[in-house]
Amino acid sequence: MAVEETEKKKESKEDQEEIELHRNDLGLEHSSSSGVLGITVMMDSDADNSSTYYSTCSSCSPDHESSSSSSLSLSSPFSNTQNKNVPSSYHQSAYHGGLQWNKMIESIKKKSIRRFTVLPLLASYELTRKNLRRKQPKFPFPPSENGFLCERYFMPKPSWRNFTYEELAAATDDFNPENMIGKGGHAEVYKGVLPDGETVAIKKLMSHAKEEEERVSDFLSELGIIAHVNHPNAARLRGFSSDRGLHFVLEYAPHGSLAAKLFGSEECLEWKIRYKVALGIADGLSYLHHVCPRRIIHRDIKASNILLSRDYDAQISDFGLAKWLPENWPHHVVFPIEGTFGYMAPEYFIHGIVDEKIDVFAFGVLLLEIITSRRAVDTASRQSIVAWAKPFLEKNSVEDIVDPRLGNEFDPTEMKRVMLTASMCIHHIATMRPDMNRVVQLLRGEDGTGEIQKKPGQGGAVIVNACDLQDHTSSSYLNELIRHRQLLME
Ligand SMILES: Nc1ncnc2c1ncn2[C@@H]1O[C@H](COP(=O)(O)OP(=O)(O)OP(=O)(O)O)[C@@H](O)[C@H]1O
Repeated sequence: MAVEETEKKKESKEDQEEIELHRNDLGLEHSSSSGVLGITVMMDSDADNSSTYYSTCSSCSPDHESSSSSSLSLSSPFSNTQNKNVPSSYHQSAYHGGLQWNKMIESIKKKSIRRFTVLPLLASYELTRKNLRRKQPKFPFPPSENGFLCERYFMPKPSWRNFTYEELAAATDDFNPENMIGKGGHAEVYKGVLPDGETVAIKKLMSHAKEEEERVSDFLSELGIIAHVNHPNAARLRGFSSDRGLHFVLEYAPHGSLAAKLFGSEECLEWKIRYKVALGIADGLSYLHHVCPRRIIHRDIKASNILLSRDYDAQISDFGLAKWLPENWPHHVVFPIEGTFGYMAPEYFIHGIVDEKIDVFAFGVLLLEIITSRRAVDTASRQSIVAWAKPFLEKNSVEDIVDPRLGNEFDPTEMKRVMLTASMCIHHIATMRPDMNRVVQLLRGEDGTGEIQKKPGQGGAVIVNACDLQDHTSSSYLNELIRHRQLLME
């Protein structure tokens, strides 16, 4: 009996440990500490991660359990002891902020229970603390001052700032409408300049968009994900603020969104840039799917969520719908289905199935937009680009599909690679779509098996080894698409 009780206590201690682990994974600390979720606030000088990327998640940091500054296990930004470096205006607003933060904490606590239904709580041995310890590599070197070696990659210390409302208002001239550079369904985005001269984009979540609790939870969830992402083809976070509203402070993308360049500009985006952007997005997605220790499914890959840096490097942004997927889960089923019509894979909009292949499908749609400068869904005809492009892809008819403004100003080999990759990515059967590693190879022409082959005696026509294009037309996919569109319009 005594043994049984000891065993039970041991089990419940282990369960508790696992719950704690999940809380940590979600960026939650024990509620008895002064802050449930906070971010280690460092001044910019604390870390220089400008030349490093490919960070991985906190769970693979060798010091995961002991070092708060190395990971997302976090202390309260409202704790004075923690943040000696923060400006005085920060402390002035700490009282209000503290109240707000408490509300946020209450909300996230509730949400954390809901979130746990997304992760296989207590069910996944893969995710147990013990197992993680076992999986952690032994490092020959001690962690460096500015970060940690993590498996293959270097993980920089996080360098986000927790901004006060006053700082954001000063940067944006009181959120002057003239500084508004974008508006989505959930947020307004303002251009701002920080006191050190850095230009940033401040994303202000709109209060009317959702119930407060849901907004706060979404904000924390997005923060948790974006904080783990560190790649040249993903938007970079500079900081956040929960003072009088919820804000993300992001690196500014001077060329705006890909959508604006493709659809909103008189100027024709040259092919060289289009191809570079396509490769960049593929690299970024391949990182999210295959390099991050937790697979990240973005769920909202679309032209307006691709930002363009000064050098036209693509940056995947808006992780508002992104989801972690545990290693041993083939997929995850969600409800409600959120995303953007025209980019949603059939298995997602019909069954709510989420895995990497829904991003692959959306990427295929995006490639079609890059080739054609047509929108995923044509507003006038309400026709989907997938349905429109399929016959041309089957005939491999470049001249019918390519943006007429490009004329002959494109590299035909690159164009055919992009067309082939697009046709494979939009396959209606998820398993027939390539994964993002393969997509990268296909786009770069490094993959022999899927390479374009000329049929003898067929001039420019091509056959595709890895994908049966018949499926595109004969499938019920188009019917489903039409049915889905009708449902949306009802
Ligand atoms: N870092 C940035 N630099 C420059 N412009 C940006 C930046 N972030 C966002 N934008 C602009 O603001 C627009 C809206 O941003 P975002 O997509 O993040 O908002 P949202 O409300 O989450 O959108 P959605 O309706 O897709 O949910 C983008 O399409 C882009 O034009």
